[in-house]
Amino acid sequence: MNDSVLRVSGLKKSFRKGKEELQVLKGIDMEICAGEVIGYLGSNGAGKSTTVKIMCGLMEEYAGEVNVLGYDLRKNDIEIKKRIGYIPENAIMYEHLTPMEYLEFIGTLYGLERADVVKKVEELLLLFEMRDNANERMLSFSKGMKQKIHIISGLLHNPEVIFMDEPLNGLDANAVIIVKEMIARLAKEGKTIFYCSHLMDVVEKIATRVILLNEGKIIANGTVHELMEQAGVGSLESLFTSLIGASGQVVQAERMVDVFENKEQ
Ligand SMILES: Nc1ncnc2c1ncn2[C@@H]1O[C@H](COP(=O)(O)OP(=O)(O)OP(=O)(O)O)[C@@H](O)[C@H]1O
Repeated sequence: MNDSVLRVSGLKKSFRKGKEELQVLKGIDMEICAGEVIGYLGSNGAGKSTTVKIMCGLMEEYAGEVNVLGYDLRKNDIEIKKRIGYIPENAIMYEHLTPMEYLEFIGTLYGLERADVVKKVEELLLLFEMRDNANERMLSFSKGMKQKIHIISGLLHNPEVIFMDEPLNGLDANAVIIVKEMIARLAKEGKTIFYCSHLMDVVEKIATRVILLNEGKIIANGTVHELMEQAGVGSLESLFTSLIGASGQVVQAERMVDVFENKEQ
């Protein structure tokens, strides 16, 4: 077994909702080793992004223990932040800047040499077919163009552990293939990848292990093959719906169309 890179035990998190407490994570335990590509799956609102934000040191109030690269997150978050990368689902970026200005700024935060950053960014933008946009303000960029900048920004400092929250959001078919291949190559190089998504087919292809979260608890943890065999199903999608107890999606979809069309039940 490789070295443990991420260890989470008894992780709990709740948010205040008016007078009530909304308990989002109800005691998460997991251990992840170097070179693993974890597909972290769950329905909308299951708590995936919350887990990742905590592990990246972006949410400070939580119960339980989080250890990243051998460091206790509560005591050494700066050391951890230097060595991890985070590609968020929705992030605010300084859109008045150009990609080059923005990425130079990110590089400076990580203590990288300016000349190295410029060289790296020029090449990465070229590979992402955005060379001509390098010095345009990002205000006018499409969702996919911004996502490409987020991806470069999260990986610029060559992190050892990479957290990705729906990284393919908004990307076109060509960019999706590039990013999926990139993930496979990064894992081969020994990077650890924690990938949150609803897209089962992508997870099925890239993940070495799947962790399924439902209502703040882990309900499955294993390779795609192991989990499908245990549940006696042929796809990750069927596994997901059977484990979270969802069914009748076709009926739901038909009823929704009826409602849009003002048809009575
Ligand atoms: N800052 C916050 N304040 C209050 N509630 C929050 C906050 N962040 C998340 N939540 C709530 O926590 C729950 C889990 O949210 P989270 O974003 O972690 O889910 P998710 O699994 O990533 O969902 P999705 O797949 O839709 O992105 C949701 O009910 C959400 O409304």
